[in-house]
Amino acid sequence: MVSRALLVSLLPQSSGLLMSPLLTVVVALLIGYTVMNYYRRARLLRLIGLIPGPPGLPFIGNAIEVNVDHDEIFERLSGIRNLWGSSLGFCKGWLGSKPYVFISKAECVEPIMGSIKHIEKSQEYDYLHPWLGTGLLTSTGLKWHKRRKILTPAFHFRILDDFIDVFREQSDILVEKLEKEIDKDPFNIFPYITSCTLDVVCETAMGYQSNSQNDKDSEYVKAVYEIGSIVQNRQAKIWLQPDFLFKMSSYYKRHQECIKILHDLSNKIIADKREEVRQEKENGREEAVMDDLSILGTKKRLAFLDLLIEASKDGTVLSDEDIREEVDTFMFEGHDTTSAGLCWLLLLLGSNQEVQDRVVEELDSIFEGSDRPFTMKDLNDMKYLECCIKEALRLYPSVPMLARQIEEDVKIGDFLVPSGTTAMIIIYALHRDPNVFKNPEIYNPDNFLPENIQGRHPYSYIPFSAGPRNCIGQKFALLEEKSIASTILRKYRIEAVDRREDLTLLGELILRPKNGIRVKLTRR
Ligand code: HEM
Repeated sequence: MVSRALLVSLLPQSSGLLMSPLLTVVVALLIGYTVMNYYRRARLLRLIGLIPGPPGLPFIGNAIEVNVDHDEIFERLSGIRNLWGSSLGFCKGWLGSKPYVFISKAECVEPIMGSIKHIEKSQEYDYLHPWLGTGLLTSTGLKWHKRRKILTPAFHFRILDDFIDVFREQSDILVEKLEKEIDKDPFNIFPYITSCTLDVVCETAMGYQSNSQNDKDSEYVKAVYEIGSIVQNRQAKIWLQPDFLFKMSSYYKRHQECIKILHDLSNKIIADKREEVRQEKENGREEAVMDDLSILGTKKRLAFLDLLIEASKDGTVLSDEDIREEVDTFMFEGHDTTSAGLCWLLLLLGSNQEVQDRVVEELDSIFEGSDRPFTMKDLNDMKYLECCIKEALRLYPSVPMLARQIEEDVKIGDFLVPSGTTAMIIIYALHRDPNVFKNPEIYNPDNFLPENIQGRHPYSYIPFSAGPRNCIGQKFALLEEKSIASTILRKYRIEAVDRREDLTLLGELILRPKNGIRVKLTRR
Protein backbone atom coordinates (compact mmCIF):
# COMPACT_ATOMS: atom_id res chain seq x y z
CA MET A 1 0.00 0.00 0.00
CA VAL A 2 2.74 2.43 1.01
CA SER A 3 4.66 1.82 -2.15
CA ARG A 4 1.56 2.26 -4.30
CA ALA A 5 0.86 5.60 -2.60
CA LEU A 6 4.44 6.59 -3.16
CA LEU A 7 4.21 5.65 -6.82
CA VAL A 8 1.07 7.67 -7.26
CA SER A 9 2.61 10.67 -5.55
CA LEU A 10 5.70 10.44 -7.80
CA LEU A 11 3.98 9.75 -11.08
CA PRO A 12 2.57 13.19 -11.83
CA GLN A 13 5.93 14.70 -10.95
CA SER A 14 7.95 12.36 -13.13
CA SER A 15 5.54 12.49 -16.03
CA GLY A 16 5.58 16.27 -15.59
CA LEU A 17 9.36 16.14 -15.86
CA LEU A 18 9.23 13.91 -18.92
CA MET A 19 6.95 16.35 -20.58
CA SER A 20 9.14 19.33 -19.76
CA PRO A 21 10.13 20.91 -23.12
CA LEU A 22 13.59 21.73 -21.79
CA LEU A 23 14.33 18.15 -20.82
CA THR A 24 12.97 16.90 -24.13
CA VAL A 25 15.32 19.21 -26.01
CA VAL A 26 18.30 18.18 -23.86
CA VAL A 27 17.58 14.46 -24.33
CA ALA A 28 17.04 14.93 -28.09
CA LEU A 29 20.30 16.84 -28.37
CA LEU A 30 22.17 14.18 -26.44
CA ILE A 31 20.75 11.41 -28.60
CA GLY A 32 21.46 13.45 -31.76
CA TYR A 33 25.03 14.11 -30.62
CA THR A 34 25.62 10.44 -29.80
CA VAL A 35 24.16 9.28 -33.12
CA MET A 36 26.14 11.89 -35.06
CA ASN A 37 29.33 10.95 -33.24
CA TYR A 38 28.66 7.30 -33.89
CA TYR A 39 28.20 7.92 -37.62
CA ARG A 40 31.18 10.29 -37.77
CA ARG A 41 33.35 7.72 -36.06
CA ALA A 42 31.95 4.90 -38.20
CA ARG A 43 32.69 6.97 -41.30
CA LEU A 44 36.19 7.75 -40.06
CA LEU A 45 36.83 4.07 -39.33
CA ARG A 46 35.53 3.08 -42.75
CA LEU A 47 37.59 5.66 -44.65
CA ILE A 48 40.77 5.05 -42.68
CA GLY A 49 40.16 1.30 -43.05
CA LEU A 50 40.56 1.67 -46.83
CA ILE A 51 44.07 3.09 -46.50
CA PRO A 52 46.89 0.50 -46.37
CA GLY A 53 48.75 0.19 -43.11
CA PRO A 54 49.60 -2.17 -40.29
CA PRO A 55 46.57 -3.70 -38.57
CA GLY A 56 46.03 -2.22 -35.12
CA LEU A 57 44.67 -3.74 -31.89
CA PRO A 58 41.40 -2.53 -30.37
CA PHE A 59 41.82 0.56 -28.15
CA ILE A 60 45.61 0.78 -28.46
CA GLY A 61 46.01 0.61 -32.24
CA ASN A 62 49.71 0.29 -33.16
CA ALA A 63 50.94 1.65 -29.82
CA ILE A 64 52.93 -1.52 -29.14
CA GLU A 65 54.89 -1.20 -32.39
CA VAL A 66 56.23 2.19 -31.31
CA ASN A 67 56.71 1.22 -27.67
CA VAL A 68 60.46 0.95 -28.07
CA ASP A 69 63.45 2.67 -26.56
CA HIS A 70 63.42 6.30 -27.58
CA ASP A 71 66.55 5.75 -29.75
CA GLU A 72 64.52 3.43 -31.91
CA ILE A 73 61.23 5.31 -32.31
CA PHE A 74 62.31 7.07 -35.49
CA GLU A 75 63.63 3.87 -37.02
CA ARG A 76 60.35 2.10 -36.19
CA LEU A 77 58.28 4.83 -37.81
CA SER A 78 60.49 4.75 -40.90
CA GLY A 79 60.17 0.94 -40.93
CA ILE A 80 56.35 1.10 -40.87
CA ARG A 81 56.42 3.58 -43.72
CA ASN A 82 58.90 1.48 -45.73
CA LEU A 83 56.81 -1.63 -45.29
CA TRP A 84 53.42 -0.14 -46.02
CA GLY A 85 53.80 3.18 -47.71
CA SER A 86 56.82 3.20 -49.97
CA SER A 87 55.06 2.65 -53.30
CA LEU A 88 51.89 4.61 -52.55
CA GLY A 89 53.73 7.27 -50.59
CA PHE A 90 51.32 7.06 -47.76
CA CYS A 91 49.94 4.66 -45.19
CA LYS A 92 47.86 4.73 -42.03
CA GLY A 93 48.47 3.86 -38.39
CA TRP A 94 46.62 4.11 -35.09
CA LEU A 95 47.90 5.42 -31.81
CA GLY A 96 45.22 4.52 -29.31
CA SER A 97 41.98 5.68 -30.86
CA LYS A 98 43.70 8.35 -32.97
CA PRO A 99 44.16 7.71 -36.69
CA TYR A 100 47.31 8.85 -38.50
CA VAL A 101 48.40 8.96 -42.10
CA PHE A 102 52.14 8.92 -42.78
CA ILE A 103 52.98 10.75 -45.99
CA SER A 104 56.21 10.55 -47.96
CA LYS A 105 55.47 11.32 -51.60
CA ALA A 106 55.31 14.77 -53.15
CA GLU A 107 51.92 14.22 -54.81
CA CYS A 108 50.48 13.15 -51.45
CA VAL A 109 52.07 16.05 -49.55
CA GLU A 110 50.69 18.71 -51.87
CA PRO A 111 46.97 18.50 -50.97
CA ILE A 112 47.92 19.23 -47.34
CA MET A 113 50.89 21.56 -47.43
CA GLY A 114 49.66 23.43 -50.47
CA SER A 115 46.36 24.37 -48.90
CA ILE A 116 45.58 27.14 -46.42
CA LYS A 117 42.89 24.88 -44.96
CA HIS A 118 45.36 22.54 -43.31
CA ILE A 119 47.52 24.78 -41.19
CA GLU A 120 46.39 23.54 -37.77
CA LYS A 121 49.14 21.89 -35.76
CA SER A 122 48.32 18.47 -34.35
CA GLN A 123 48.16 17.30 -30.75
CA GLU A 124 51.82 16.22 -31.00
CA TYR A 125 52.80 19.88 -30.62
CA ASP A 126 50.81 20.23 -27.37
CA TYR A 127 53.63 18.55 -25.46
CA LEU A 128 55.79 21.53 -26.38
CA HIS A 129 53.39 23.97 -24.72
CA PRO A 130 54.95 23.87 -21.25
CA TRP A 131 58.18 25.11 -22.86
CA LEU A 132 57.16 27.12 -25.95
CA GLY A 133 53.63 28.08 -24.94
CA THR A 134 51.66 28.82 -28.06
CA GLY A 135 54.33 30.77 -29.92
CA LEU A 136 54.60 30.92 -33.69
CA LEU A 137 55.56 27.26 -34.11
CA THR A 138 52.83 25.82 -31.90
CA SER A 139 49.96 28.32 -32.18
CA THR A 140 46.96 27.97 -34.44
CA GLY A 141 44.16 30.06 -35.96
CA LEU A 142 43.90 33.78 -35.47
CA LYS A 143 46.70 33.92 -32.92
CA TRP A 144 49.11 32.38 -35.41
CA HIS A 145 48.00 34.78 -38.20
CA LYS A 146 48.50 37.85 -36.01
CA ARG A 147 51.89 36.73 -34.74
CA ARG A 148 53.19 35.78 -38.17
CA LYS A 149 52.24 39.28 -39.38
CA ILE A 150 54.06 40.96 -36.50
CA LEU A 151 57.19 38.82 -36.82
CA THR A 152 57.67 38.62 -40.59
CA PRO A 153 59.46 42.03 -40.80
CA ALA A 154 62.10 40.76 -38.36
CA PHE A 155 63.37 38.50 -41.14
CA HIS A 156 63.22 41.10 -43.88
CA PHE A 157 66.24 40.88 -46.19
CA ARG A 158 67.48 44.31 -45.12
CA ILE A 159 67.58 43.13 -41.54
CA LEU A 160 69.49 40.03 -42.62
CA ASP A 161 72.10 42.31 -44.14
CA ASP A 162 72.76 43.72 -40.69
CA PHE A 163 73.20 40.24 -39.24
CA ILE A 164 76.25 39.53 -41.39
CA ASP A 165 78.51 41.21 -38.80
CA VAL A 166 77.32 38.80 -36.14
CA PHE A 167 77.67 35.78 -38.46
CA ARG A 168 81.25 36.90 -39.11
CA GLU A 169 82.18 37.54 -35.48
CA GLN A 170 80.75 34.27 -34.24
CA SER A 171 82.26 32.22 -37.09
CA ASP A 172 85.66 33.74 -36.24
CA ILE A 173 85.26 32.80 -32.59
CA LEU A 174 84.34 29.28 -33.69
CA VAL A 175 87.48 28.73 -35.79
CA GLU A 176 89.54 30.15 -32.95
CA LYS A 177 87.96 27.62 -30.56
CA LEU A 178 88.56 24.80 -33.06
CA GLU A 179 92.25 25.70 -33.20
CA LYS A 180 92.94 23.45 -30.20
CA GLU A 181 91.65 20.40 -32.09
CA ILE A 182 93.92 20.82 -35.12
CA ASP A 183 96.03 17.77 -35.96
CA LYS A 184 94.74 16.07 -32.80
CA ASP A 185 92.61 12.97 -32.24
CA PRO A 186 89.09 12.87 -33.68
CA PHE A 187 86.58 14.92 -31.70
CA ASN A 188 82.85 15.54 -31.63
CA ILE A 189 82.17 18.76 -33.51
CA PHE A 190 78.52 19.02 -32.48
CA PRO A 191 78.98 20.98 -29.22
CA TYR A 192 81.22 23.56 -30.94
CA ILE A 193 78.70 24.20 -33.69
CA THR A 194 75.70 24.26 -31.36
CA SER A 195 77.29 26.86 -29.09
CA CYS A 196 78.10 28.97 -32.12
CA THR A 197 74.57 28.87 -33.56
CA LEU A 198 73.13 29.59 -30.11
CA ASP A 199 75.32 32.68 -29.80
CA VAL A 200 74.30 33.74 -33.31
CA VAL A 201 70.57 33.56 -32.64
CA CYS A 202 70.88 35.20 -29.22
CA GLU A 203 72.79 38.13 -30.63
CA THR A 204 70.93 38.60 -33.91
CA ALA A 205 67.38 37.96 -32.79
CA MET A 206 67.56 38.93 -29.14
CA GLY A 207 70.41 41.44 -29.08
CA TYR A 208 71.83 39.34 -26.22
CA GLN A 209 75.37 38.06 -25.86
CA SER A 210 75.12 34.55 -24.49
CA ASN A 211 78.84 33.68 -24.86
CA SER A 212 78.02 29.98 -25.10
CA GLN A 213 81.12 29.45 -27.21
CA ASN A 214 83.08 29.98 -24.02
CA ASP A 215 80.97 27.38 -22.25
CA LYS A 216 80.44 24.37 -24.50
CA ASP A 217 78.69 22.43 -21.78
CA SER A 218 75.88 24.95 -21.63
CA GLU A 219 73.06 23.69 -19.43
CA TYR A 220 70.64 25.44 -21.79
CA VAL A 221 71.76 23.22 -24.69
CA LYS A 222 71.56 20.12 -22.51
CA ALA A 223 68.05 21.06 -21.42
CA VAL A 224 66.99 21.51 -25.08
CA TYR A 225 68.23 17.99 -25.89
CA GLU A 226 66.55 16.43 -22.88
CA ILE A 227 63.23 18.12 -23.39
CA GLY A 228 63.32 17.00 -27.04
CA SER A 229 63.61 13.37 -26.03
CA ILE A 230 60.95 13.67 -23.31
CA VAL A 231 58.54 15.26 -25.80
CA GLN A 232 59.22 12.50 -28.32
CA ASN A 233 58.49 9.86 -25.71
CA ARG A 234 55.17 11.54 -24.91
CA GLN A 235 54.29 11.75 -28.58
CA ALA A 236 54.88 8.05 -29.15
CA LYS A 237 53.68 6.54 -25.88
CA ILE A 238 49.98 6.92 -25.28
CA TRP A 239 50.19 6.33 -21.54
CA LEU A 240 52.46 9.36 -21.14
CA GLN A 241 50.00 11.61 -22.93
CA PRO A 242 47.43 12.50 -20.25
CA ASP A 243 48.96 15.16 -18.00
CA PHE A 244 48.04 13.36 -14.80
CA LEU A 245 49.85 10.17 -15.89
CA PHE A 246 52.84 12.12 -17.18
CA LYS A 247 53.10 13.88 -13.82
CA MET A 248 53.37 10.49 -12.12
CA SER A 249 56.05 9.27 -14.52
CA SER A 250 59.82 9.31 -13.99
CA TYR A 251 60.19 11.91 -16.76
CA TYR A 252 58.23 14.65 -15.05
CA LYS A 253 60.80 15.83 -12.52
CA ARG A 254 63.51 16.28 -15.15
CA HIS A 255 60.98 17.87 -17.51
CA GLN A 256 60.24 20.55 -14.93
CA GLU A 257 63.93 21.12 -14.23
CA CYS A 258 64.61 21.57 -17.95
CA ILE A 259 61.71 24.00 -18.33
CA LYS A 260 63.12 26.06 -15.48
CA ILE A 261 66.57 26.22 -17.09
CA LEU A 262 65.07 27.17 -20.46
CA HIS A 263 62.71 29.81 -19.07
CA ASP A 264 65.33 31.29 -16.76
CA LEU A 265 67.44 32.19 -19.78
CA SER A 266 64.57 33.57 -21.85
CA ASN A 267 63.33 35.62 -18.87
CA LYS A 268 66.79 37.03 -18.38
CA ILE A 269 67.08 37.97 -22.05
CA ILE A 270 63.73 39.78 -21.93
CA ALA A 271 64.53 41.56 -18.67
CA ASP A 272 67.88 42.78 -20.08
CA LYS A 273 66.24 44.01 -23.27
CA ARG A 274 63.47 45.81 -21.36
CA GLU A 275 66.09 47.54 -19.25
CA GLU A 276 68.01 48.55 -22.40
CA VAL A 277 64.84 49.95 -23.98
CA ARG A 278 64.02 51.83 -20.77
CA GLN A 279 67.49 53.37 -20.66
CA GLU A 280 67.32 54.31 -24.32
CA LYS A 281 64.02 56.06 -23.74
CA GLU A 282 65.46 57.86 -20.75
CA ASN A 283 68.40 58.99 -22.85
CA GLY A 284 65.88 60.40 -25.31
CA ARG A 285 66.90 58.19 -28.23
CA GLU A 286 64.53 57.99 -31.13
CA GLU A 287 62.02 55.18 -30.66
CA ALA A 288 61.85 52.39 -33.20
CA VAL A 289 58.67 52.63 -35.19
CA MET A 290 57.87 49.06 -36.10
CA ASP A 291 55.04 49.74 -38.55
CA ASP A 292 57.35 51.63 -40.86
CA LEU A 293 59.29 49.02 -42.77
CA SER A 294 61.37 51.68 -44.46
CA ILE A 295 63.36 52.26 -41.29
CA LEU A 296 64.31 48.63 -40.85
CA GLY A 297 67.98 48.19 -41.41
CA THR A 298 68.66 51.90 -41.72
CA LYS A 299 69.47 52.57 -38.08
CA LYS A 300 70.61 50.60 -35.05
CA ARG A 301 70.06 46.90 -35.68
CA LEU A 302 66.45 46.24 -34.76
CA ALA A 303 66.43 42.77 -33.28
CA PHE A 304 63.41 40.53 -33.41
CA LEU A 305 62.97 41.09 -29.67
CA ASP A 306 62.86 44.89 -30.18
CA LEU A 307 59.97 44.35 -32.58
CA LEU A 308 58.15 42.21 -30.05
CA ILE A 309 58.62 44.72 -27.26
CA GLU A 310 57.51 47.55 -29.55
CA ALA A 311 54.50 45.51 -30.67
CA SER A 312 53.56 44.69 -27.08
CA LYS A 313 52.52 48.32 -26.50
CA ASP A 314 53.47 48.07 -22.84
CA GLY A 315 51.63 44.81 -22.36
CA THR A 316 48.31 45.87 -23.87
CA VAL A 317 48.80 43.97 -27.15
CA LEU A 318 51.32 41.33 -26.11
CA SER A 319 51.76 40.30 -22.48
CA ASP A 320 55.10 39.31 -20.96
CA GLU A 321 54.03 35.69 -21.33
CA ASP A 322 53.31 36.27 -25.06
CA ILE A 323 56.78 37.69 -25.54
CA ARG A 324 58.38 34.86 -23.64
CA GLU A 325 56.78 32.17 -25.77
CA GLU A 326 58.14 33.78 -28.93
CA VAL A 327 61.59 34.23 -27.43
CA ASP A 328 61.61 30.54 -26.44
CA THR A 329 60.37 29.52 -29.89
CA PHE A 330 63.00 31.49 -31.79
CA MET A 331 65.81 30.55 -29.42
CA PHE A 332 65.03 26.89 -30.06
CA GLU A 333 64.12 26.94 -33.77
CA GLY A 334 66.81 29.47 -34.48
CA HIS A 335 69.78 27.48 -33.20
CA ASP A 336 69.06 23.75 -33.00
CA THR A 337 67.97 23.45 -36.63
CA THR A 338 70.98 25.27 -38.07
CA SER A 339 73.35 23.47 -35.74
CA ALA A 340 72.11 20.05 -36.90
CA GLY A 341 72.11 21.22 -40.55
CA LEU A 342 75.73 22.35 -40.27
CA CYS A 343 76.95 19.23 -38.49
CA TRP A 344 75.41 16.95 -41.11
CA LEU A 345 76.93 19.14 -43.81
CA LEU A 346 80.39 18.82 -42.22
CA LEU A 347 79.99 15.05 -41.93
CA LEU A 348 79.07 14.80 -45.61
CA LEU A 349 81.84 17.12 -46.79
CA GLY A 350 84.25 15.24 -44.54
CA SER A 351 83.29 11.95 -46.14
CA ASN A 352 83.31 13.25 -49.73
CA GLN A 353 86.68 14.91 -50.22
CA GLU A 354 86.10 15.65 -53.92
CA VAL A 355 82.97 17.65 -53.04
CA GLN A 356 84.90 19.46 -50.30
CA ASP A 357 87.62 20.30 -52.85
CA ARG A 358 85.03 21.81 -55.19
CA VAL A 359 83.72 24.01 -52.36
CA VAL A 360 87.24 25.13 -51.56
CA GLU A 361 87.90 25.92 -55.23
CA GLU A 362 84.80 28.09 -55.23
CA LEU A 363 85.95 29.86 -52.05
CA ASP A 364 89.40 30.39 -53.58
CA SER A 365 87.87 31.99 -56.64
CA ILE A 366 85.80 34.32 -54.45
CA PHE A 367 88.53 35.33 -52.00
CA GLU A 368 91.56 34.89 -54.29
CA GLY A 369 93.78 33.72 -51.47
CA SER A 370 93.04 36.71 -49.25
CA ASP A 371 91.82 36.19 -45.69
CA ARG A 372 89.50 39.20 -45.81
CA PRO A 373 86.15 38.83 -44.00
CA PHE A 374 83.18 37.74 -46.11
CA THR A 375 80.49 40.12 -47.29
CA MET A 376 76.85 39.54 -48.20
CA LYS A 377 77.91 39.49 -51.85
CA ASP A 378 80.46 36.75 -51.14
CA LEU A 379 77.78 34.66 -49.45
CA ASN A 380 75.49 35.12 -52.44
CA ASP A 381 78.33 34.02 -54.74
CA MET A 382 78.80 30.71 -52.87
CA LYS A 383 76.54 28.85 -55.29
CA TYR A 384 78.12 25.44 -55.04
CA LEU A 385 78.30 25.60 -51.24
CA GLU A 386 74.58 26.36 -51.32
CA CYS A 387 73.99 23.18 -53.35
CA CYS A 388 76.00 21.27 -50.73
CA ILE A 389 73.91 22.70 -47.89
CA LYS A 390 70.66 21.92 -49.69
CA GLU A 391 71.76 18.39 -50.46
CA ALA A 392 72.76 17.86 -46.81
CA LEU A 393 69.28 19.08 -45.79
CA ARG A 394 67.81 16.60 -48.27
CA LEU A 395 69.56 13.61 -46.70
CA TYR A 396 69.34 14.88 -43.15
CA PRO A 397 66.50 17.39 -42.84
CA SER A 398 66.90 19.13 -39.45
CA VAL A 399 63.15 18.73 -38.93
CA PRO A 400 62.63 15.10 -40.01
CA MET A 401 58.84 15.10 -39.78
CA LEU A 402 55.97 17.43 -39.12
CA ALA A 403 52.31 17.02 -38.41
CA ARG A 404 49.00 18.65 -39.24
CA GLN A 405 45.55 18.12 -37.81
CA ILE A 406 43.15 17.45 -40.69
CA GLU A 407 40.00 19.43 -39.93
CA GLU A 408 38.34 19.04 -43.31
CA ASP A 409 38.29 15.86 -45.45
CA VAL A 410 41.13 15.87 -47.95
CA LYS A 411 41.59 13.75 -51.04
CA ILE A 412 44.99 12.12 -51.37
CA GLY A 413 45.37 10.03 -54.48
CA ASP A 414 42.38 7.69 -54.61
CA PHE A 415 41.71 7.96 -50.88
CA LEU A 416 39.66 10.36 -48.82
CA VAL A 417 41.43 11.21 -45.57
CA PRO A 418 38.68 12.16 -43.14
CA SER A 419 38.66 15.13 -40.82
CA GLY A 420 39.95 14.09 -37.40
CA THR A 421 43.05 12.37 -38.83
CA THR A 422 46.59 13.48 -38.02
CA ALA A 423 48.79 13.79 -41.10
CA MET A 424 52.48 13.13 -40.44
CA ILE A 425 54.73 14.32 -43.23
CA ILE A 426 57.91 12.23 -43.08
CA ILE A 427 60.31 14.69 -44.71
CA TYR A 428 63.22 12.27 -44.18
CA ALA A 429 61.51 9.64 -46.38
CA LEU A 430 60.02 12.15 -48.84
CA HIS A 431 63.54 13.35 -49.68
CA ARG A 432 64.58 9.80 -50.52
CA ASP A 433 62.02 9.13 -53.24
CA PRO A 434 64.03 7.35 -55.98
CA ASN A 435 61.62 8.64 -58.61
CA VAL A 436 62.74 12.17 -57.78
CA PHE A 437 66.34 11.70 -56.64
CA LYS A 438 68.21 8.97 -58.48
CA ASN A 439 70.42 7.02 -56.04
CA PRO A 440 68.76 8.81 -53.13
CA GLU A 441 71.30 7.71 -50.51
CA ILE A 442 74.24 9.21 -52.40
CA TYR A 443 75.39 12.69 -51.36
CA ASN A 444 75.27 14.54 -54.65
CA PRO A 445 75.12 18.36 -54.42
CA ASP A 446 74.64 18.49 -58.21
CA ASN A 447 71.04 17.56 -57.45
CA PHE A 448 70.59 21.25 -56.74
CA LEU A 449 72.29 22.74 -59.79
CA PRO A 450 69.75 24.98 -61.57
CA GLU A 451 69.51 22.62 -64.56
CA ASN A 452 68.72 19.68 -62.28
CA ILE A 453 65.96 21.30 -60.25
CA GLN A 454 63.89 22.15 -63.28
CA GLY A 455 60.69 20.15 -63.53
CA ARG A 456 61.03 18.70 -60.04
CA HIS A 457 57.78 18.49 -58.09
CA PRO A 458 57.62 21.55 -55.76
CA TYR A 459 56.72 19.38 -52.77
CA SER A 460 59.45 16.80 -53.32
CA TYR A 461 61.98 18.81 -51.33
CA ILE A 462 60.67 20.68 -48.29
CA PRO A 463 63.31 20.94 -45.54
CA PHE A 464 61.79 24.27 -44.52
CA SER A 465 58.23 22.96 -44.82
CA ALA A 466 56.03 24.66 -47.41
CA GLY A 467 52.95 26.80 -47.74
CA PRO A 468 51.75 29.40 -45.25
CA ARG A 469 53.38 27.70 -42.25
CA ASN A 470 56.79 27.39 -43.79
CA CYS A 471 59.94 28.32 -41.91
CA ILE A 472 60.14 32.04 -41.26
CA GLY A 473 63.91 31.79 -40.77
CA GLN A 474 64.96 29.95 -43.93
CA LYS A 475 66.94 32.79 -45.55
CA PHE A 476 68.58 33.50 -42.23
CA ALA A 477 69.46 29.80 -41.88
CA LEU A 478 71.06 29.50 -45.33
CA LEU A 479 73.14 32.63 -44.83
CA GLU A 480 74.23 31.49 -41.40
CA GLU A 481 75.20 28.02 -42.65
CA LYS A 482 77.19 29.52 -45.52
CA SER A 483 78.95 31.93 -43.17
CA ILE A 484 80.00 29.29 -40.68
CA ALA A 485 80.85 26.51 -43.15
CA SER A 486 82.88 28.80 -45.42
CA THR A 487 84.83 30.21 -42.46
CA ILE A 488 85.75 26.71 -41.31
CA LEU A 489 86.63 25.47 -44.80
CA ARG A 490 88.81 28.48 -45.63
CA LYS A 491 91.02 27.50 -42.70
CA TYR A 492 90.73 23.77 -42.21
CA ARG A 493 90.36 20.51 -44.09
CA ILE A 494 87.75 18.33 -42.52
CA GLU A 495 87.81 14.56 -42.46
CA ALA A 496 84.89 12.55 -41.12
CA VAL A 497 85.74 9.68 -38.81
CA ASP A 498 82.23 8.34 -38.28
CA ARG A 499 80.64 6.55 -41.19
CA ARG A 500 77.08 7.51 -42.05
CA GLU A 501 75.84 3.94 -41.87
CA ASP A 502 77.19 3.50 -38.34
CA LEU A 503 75.34 6.45 -36.82
CA THR A 504 72.18 6.00 -34.77
CA LEU A 505 69.70 8.65 -35.81
CA LEU A 506 67.57 10.34 -33.19
CA GLY A 507 64.55 11.66 -35.06
CA GLU A 508 63.28 13.79 -32.22
CA LEU A 509 62.12 17.35 -32.77
CA ILE A 510 65.43 17.74 -34.58
CA LEU A 511 67.31 15.01 -36.47
CA ARG A 512 70.62 14.32 -34.76
CA PRO A 513 73.08 11.47 -34.49
CA LYS A 514 72.86 9.91 -31.02
CA ASN A 515 76.55 10.26 -30.21
CA GLY A 516 77.46 13.35 -32.17
CA ILE A 517 79.78 13.49 -35.20
CA ARG A 518 83.48 12.77 -34.91
CA VAL A 519 85.82 14.53 -37.31
CA LYS A 520 89.52 15.36 -37.70
CA LEU A 521 90.71 18.81 -38.67
CA THR A 522 93.97 19.75 -40.37
CA ARG A 523 95.18 23.19 -41.37
CA ARG A 524 94.94 24.12 -45.05
C1 HEM B 1 68.46 24.67 -41.35
C2 HEM B 1 67.70 25.41 -40.59
C3 HEM B 1 66.21 25.30 -40.45
C4 HEM B 1 65.36 24.32 -40.85
C5 HEM B 1 65.70 23.05 -41.61
C6 HEM B 1 64.03 24.71 -40.45
C7 HEM B 1 62.89 24.00 -40.72
C8 HEM B 1 61.63 24.38 -40.33
C9 HEM B 1 60.44 23.60 -40.57
C10 HEM B 1 60.39 22.26 -41.28
C11 HEM B 1 59.40 24.27 -40.04
C12 HEM B 1 57.94 23.82 -39.98
C13 HEM B 1 57.78 23.11 -38.66
C14 HEM B 1 56.42 22.50 -38.46
O1 HEM B 1 55.48 22.81 -39.18
O2 HEM B 1 56.33 21.70 -37.53
C15 HEM B 1 59.92 25.49 -39.46
C16 HEM B 1 59.15 26.43 -38.83
C17 HEM B 1 59.68 27.51 -38.17
N1 HEM B 1 61.00 27.90 -38.16
FE1 HEM B 1 62.54 26.99 -39.08
N2 HEM B 1 64.12 25.91 -39.78
C18 HEM B 1 65.42 26.31 -39.78
C19 HEM B 1 65.93 27.46 -39.22
C20 HEM B 1 65.18 28.40 -38.57
C21 HEM B 1 65.71 29.61 -38.02
C22 HEM B 1 67.16 30.05 -38.14
C23 HEM B 1 64.67 30.26 -37.41
C24 HEM B 1 64.64 31.56 -36.68
C25 HEM B 1 65.64 32.37 -36.53
C26 HEM B 1 63.49 29.43 -37.58
C27 HEM B 1 62.24 29.72 -37.08
C28 HEM B 1 61.11 29.00 -37.36
C29 HEM B 1 59.79 29.34 -36.84
C30 HEM B 1 59.45 30.47 -35.89
C31 HEM B 1 58.89 28.41 -37.37
C32 HEM B 1 57.36 28.36 -37.19
C33 HEM B 1 56.76 29.12 -38.37
C34 HEM B 1 55.24 29.17 -38.37
O3 HEM B 1 54.59 28.18 -38.01
O4 HEM B 1 54.72 30.21 -38.78
N3 HEM B 1 63.84 28.32 -38.30
N4 HEM B 1 61.28 25.52 -39.64
